[in-house]
Amino acid sequence: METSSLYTFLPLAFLLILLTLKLFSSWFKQPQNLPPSPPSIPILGHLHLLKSPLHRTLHTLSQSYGPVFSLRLGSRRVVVVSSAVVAEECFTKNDIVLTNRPSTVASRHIGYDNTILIFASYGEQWRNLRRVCTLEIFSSARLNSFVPIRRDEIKRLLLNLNKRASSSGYDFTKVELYPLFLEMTSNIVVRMLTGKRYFGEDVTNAKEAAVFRKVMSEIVEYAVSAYPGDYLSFLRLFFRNYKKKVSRLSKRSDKMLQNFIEEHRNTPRKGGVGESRETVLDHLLSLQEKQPEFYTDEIIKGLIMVILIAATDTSALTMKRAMSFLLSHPHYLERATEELDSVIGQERMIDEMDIVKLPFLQNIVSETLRLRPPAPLLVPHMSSKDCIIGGYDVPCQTMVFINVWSIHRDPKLWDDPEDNGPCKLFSFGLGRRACPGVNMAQQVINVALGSLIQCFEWKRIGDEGTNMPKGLPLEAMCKAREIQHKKLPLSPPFIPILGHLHLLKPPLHRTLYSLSQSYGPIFSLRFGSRRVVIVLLAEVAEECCTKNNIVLASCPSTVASRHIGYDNMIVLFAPDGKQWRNLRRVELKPMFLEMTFNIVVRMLTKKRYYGEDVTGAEVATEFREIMSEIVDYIVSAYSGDYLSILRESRETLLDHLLSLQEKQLEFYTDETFKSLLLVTLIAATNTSASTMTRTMSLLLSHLHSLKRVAEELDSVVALQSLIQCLEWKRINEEGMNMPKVLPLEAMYKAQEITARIAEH
Ligand code: HEM
Repeated sequence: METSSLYTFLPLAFLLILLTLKLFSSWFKQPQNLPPSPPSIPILGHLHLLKSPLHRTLHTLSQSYGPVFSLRLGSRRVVVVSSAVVAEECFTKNDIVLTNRPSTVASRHIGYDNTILIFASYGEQWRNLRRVCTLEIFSSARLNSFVPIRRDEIKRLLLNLNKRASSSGYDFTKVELYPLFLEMTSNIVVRMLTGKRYFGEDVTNAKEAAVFRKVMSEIVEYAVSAYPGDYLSFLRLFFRNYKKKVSRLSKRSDKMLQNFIEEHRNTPRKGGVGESRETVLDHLLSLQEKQPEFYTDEIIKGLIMVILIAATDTSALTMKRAMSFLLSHPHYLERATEELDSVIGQERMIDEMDIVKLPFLQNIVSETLRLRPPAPLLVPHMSSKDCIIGGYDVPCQTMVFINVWSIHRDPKLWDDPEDNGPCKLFSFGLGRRACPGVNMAQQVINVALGSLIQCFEWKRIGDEGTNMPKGLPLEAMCKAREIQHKKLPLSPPFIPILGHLHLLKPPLHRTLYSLSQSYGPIFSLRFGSRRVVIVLLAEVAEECCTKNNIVLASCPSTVASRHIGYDNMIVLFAPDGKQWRNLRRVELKPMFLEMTFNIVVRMLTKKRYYGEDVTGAEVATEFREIMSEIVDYIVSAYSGDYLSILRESRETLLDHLLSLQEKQLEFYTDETFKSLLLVTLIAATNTSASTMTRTMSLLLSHLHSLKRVAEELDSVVALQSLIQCLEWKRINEEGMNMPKVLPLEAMYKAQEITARIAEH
């Protein structure tokens, strides 16, 4: 062998030995307990098996290979999880290990080299971004500050639909819904971030808006679509244009985002340095002034970009699918309309605060997110070291797909996987990487969907099959709903603002009785802003306490009830609900039967505060004063409860009520006990005492009845009552009845029987 050929051969032989050793060592290091896998072909692995939609293909494979199986997509190893239990394990035991994201050509170019929240791997950068998102963008205070934007965009959607309906003579009109939904969700997000409207009519700047829309739609497309070069690097040779295109796109989007920053930076601000400003971008720029080393322009652009990518399509798609579901199930649409009509009515629009009171509407949204989640495989996770998933070894750098679509249809979790169920939903992900925009998404979707149902009648185009075809654009027929005028009870003529307040003269029950002579036994009044219905028919009163018992169980809230009644938490004022039912359970029912203040006060406090022999003269006097004032306020109507404009002028009344409340705190420290005591005193003492006064007045005016009661008592019961022990007559003899408002004075003389009481 020549020396020159020896020099060529030796290094090659050495390289060959090294490669063989590396291959062997990696072969020996392969974990033996990998998840099951379908047969693969060289180089491609299982790429040839993947058909669209991917979640369905993976679901079919899970039927043969189990709830945890693995695939090779070119050079990348993937584990697919289709079981709720194993998915939970991923987000609890393995949460940190699986917090990374796989890197792709698109994520590197669009996502500032994977430094933006949605693409960043687990580490300090991601943790800081997540903290900024939670505290500075998605905190309830910040989200609440954007309520007007959400309301305005939903209103614009409704007006847009109404305009279309009006152009066809207010009959059913054909509309394509998804573009309208996307316009609404995109405008909400862009206005919240930058204050601009870029979609639909009335855009901020038509040219700028067109550029923005084009760039954003391309970014979303690149962010969600798969590029073969990410799985087989040699394929990049055949898809060279892809990298160039995505690189140019990233430059355009960076320029656009930088323009936003410059524009906001150069706009004179209302507040001084560091003061809170209106949009998310303004807020981030104010943080930049305080912490320029963290809040760089790149970080700010990345945060804006992430929200633009994550927030718009997901919500619009959910709305489209919810409407498609309702159009295919008209009986659900009917039930949702009934719920909205009964809870909110047609006189005002649904608002975010109403969502909790609309369980059926919420169920429709949950069911849509369950059966058709917008991210059916979540956003791919990636293992940062070797771990165990569902009992199988999963090596470091494995991509993990959670097949939410498959989990949400597991017949072991839902009796009927195509129907409603109470199990946990994975649509927003779980654990550290779960969607931080979940609250905002739920608010927008529920209110927008509720508004569409509240304001329009809907029907599908044609009636083929029970479900709308999945991939086609969602077209529907809609028509503005007519306001159903309710059959209200008759009402006297009223004057603006006051309503019927000017008609009310004391005693109220007599005034109402006189009005009933003209307007019937059920009539309605307006006390300023409040509607009142008056019932004078026994059977209707009974209907109120039986058929309508629950509906009418709440008491109206008044300024006095809120202040004296611990913000309406005491049993007398609490609205029907858990609090009221709990209080009612411990209601001091026997006490209501007692006839005097002393009986009640002694039962509750062991103290006597009325009459002679009081427990402590000074305290007793104070107590009596407080109670009499409180009862006065409770039973007297306060005009501020009916006309809020009058509330200001009664400022001193509120102060006075509050000072009374403070005084009362000296007596009892435990809040619940205080509230129960208060309600007992109010309800038991005055009502009982005034009933007794009225009964005695009646008996004194009808002496024959008094005599009959005395006879009955003598014959039936032991000696305990006023009538049995004393002989009674009225002071004067004019007229049949005692004047109503005078104090009840009477003449009495002890019968001889009094002597026997002493013995008794
Ligand atoms: C129906 C609407 C939505 C759905 C179904 C949804 C779902 C998801 C899912 C599945 C993820 C990935 C979770 C994971 O990796 O395990 C995610 C991430 C994210 N979502 Fe949402 N989302 C919605 C709306 C929103 C909205 C309105 C915003 C913002 C306003 C938002 C912001 C984000 C962000 C920033 C991330 C990335 C979090 C991270 O990687 O750390 N999403 N979302």
